[in-house]
This record gives sequence, structure tokens and C-alpha cells, in this order.
Amino acid sequence: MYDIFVKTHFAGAHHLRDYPGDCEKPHGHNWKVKVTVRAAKLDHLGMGIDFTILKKHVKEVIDTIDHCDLNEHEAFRVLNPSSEHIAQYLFENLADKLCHERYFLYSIEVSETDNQGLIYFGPENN
Ligand SMILES: Nc1nc2c(c(=O)[nH]1)N=C([C@H](O)[C@H](O)COP(=O)(O)OP(=O)(O)OP(=O)(O)O)CN2
Ligand SMILES: [Zn+2]
Repeated sequence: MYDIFVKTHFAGAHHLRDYPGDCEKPHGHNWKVKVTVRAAKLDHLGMGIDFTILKKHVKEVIDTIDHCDLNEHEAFRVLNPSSEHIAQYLFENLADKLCHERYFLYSIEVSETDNQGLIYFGPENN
């Protein structure tokens, strides 16, 4: 089993609706993102998934939220743009692109800083 990952980041503004504190006010983060694909086998090159292909898919989805006011993004008009919901959005938009007989999307890690973040493994019945 191979867990193959790429790391990236994006910048954005957000505010957490109904949050009992300062995070209800508009502010920004440079979120860090780690995308992990799990492969059971390798191809003839010895790769589970080529980093180049993985980075291309990740960039396509990250670009949809980079330098945005996340509260204005259609995905977060109702849903609060917490790091958890951002991870969920990324997972939902990457899962099909990263579904292959040799590998599948395993997890998305989203961190606001080096010291706080979360890892999303997809819906419970996945
Ligand atoms: N589980 C989550 N908790 C919090 C989230 C989140 O997405 N998931 N987000 C926030 C806010 O975005 C906030 O920006 C971060 O809060 P906080 O750590 O309190 O920010 P500070 O920079 O003020 O923290 P200090 O470490 O005290 O400087 C909140 N929680
Ligand atoms: Zn925040």
C-alpha cells in the first residue's frame, strides 16, 4: 500500500457566521493543503500516481477557491467556510478525478497554521 501525497496552499478571506468570537469578523488565512491518494499497486514506471498528474488535478480545484472571499463562493453561501468544510469541498471535487483502478483519493488535510488543522477521510460510508 502506498500513500502518495502532494502539498499546496491557497489564500482566502472568510468569516464564520454565528461564531461566538473574533472569527465572525472578516479575516484571512494562507491555508495549507495536503492531498493523499492511496494506491495498492504501481504502474510500469514504479508509480502509484505520477506527482505531475496529482498536482494538475489538485491545482484545478484549488484554483476555484484561491484568492476568494469564501463566503461569496457558491459552495459556502450557506455552509460556513470552516477548514472542515473546505476539506470536504476539496474532497468532493477531487474524488472523481482521483478514482482509478490502481488508486483512490484517501484524505485531505487542511491547516490554518502549522499548529491547527484537520484531516478529512471522506464521508463515513465511503
Ligand atoms: N475546528 C475549527 N475551529 C476553528 C476554525 C475552523 O475552521 N475549524 N476556524 C477558526 C477561525 O478561522 C480563526 O481564524 C482561527 O481561530 P483562532 O485559532 O482562534 O485564531 P487566532 O489567530 O486568534 O488564535 P491565536 O492562536 O489565539 O492567535 C476558529 N476555530
Ligand atoms: Zn479564520
